[in-house]
Amino acid sequence: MHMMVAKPEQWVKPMAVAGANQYTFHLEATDNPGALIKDVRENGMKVGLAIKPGTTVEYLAPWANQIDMALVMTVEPGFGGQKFMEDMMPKVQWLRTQFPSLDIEVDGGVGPDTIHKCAEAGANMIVSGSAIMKSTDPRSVINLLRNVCSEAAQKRSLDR
Ligand SMILES: O=C(CO)[C@H](O)[C@H](O)COP(=O)(O)O
Repeated sequence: MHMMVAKPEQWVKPMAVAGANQYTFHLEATDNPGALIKDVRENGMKVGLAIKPGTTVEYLAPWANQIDMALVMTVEPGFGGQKFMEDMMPKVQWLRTQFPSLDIEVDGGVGPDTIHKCAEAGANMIVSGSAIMKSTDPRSVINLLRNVCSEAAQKRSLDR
């Protein structure tokens, strides 16, 4: 679950009870990320930590060894159909270099035209709304997104 909410602390238990297996919250939305990470784990869920475009990756870095997934927003949170922010890719690259086995997700404006940039930077989890929903062939868009990411990941592991 990507909790794009204020006060993410209050939804941990309800989400766990509802059956969520991962709880992603925004770093900007909490004063105590360490306590929230601990609470999510104690409630049996994986931890995702998201940053908005205006938040530098250095704020996320201290928590990166304690989380399962880092989410780099590639649009301002709010709604689908926005333009992909390519200038977020250095954040993804930096995280991939520093934390080779961390799951890194990108969300916002991701589709066939932008997936190569995301995959080459090191993203391995993709949120894609409009590009799939507005396509006449959603299945082939999903396959393309998936294949580009797996090929880039395979290349990275061979290069290591
Ligand atoms: O919720 C979002 C932003 O707040 C997402 O970016 C959105 O759901 C993904 O859609 P799209 O691929 O159209 O950007």
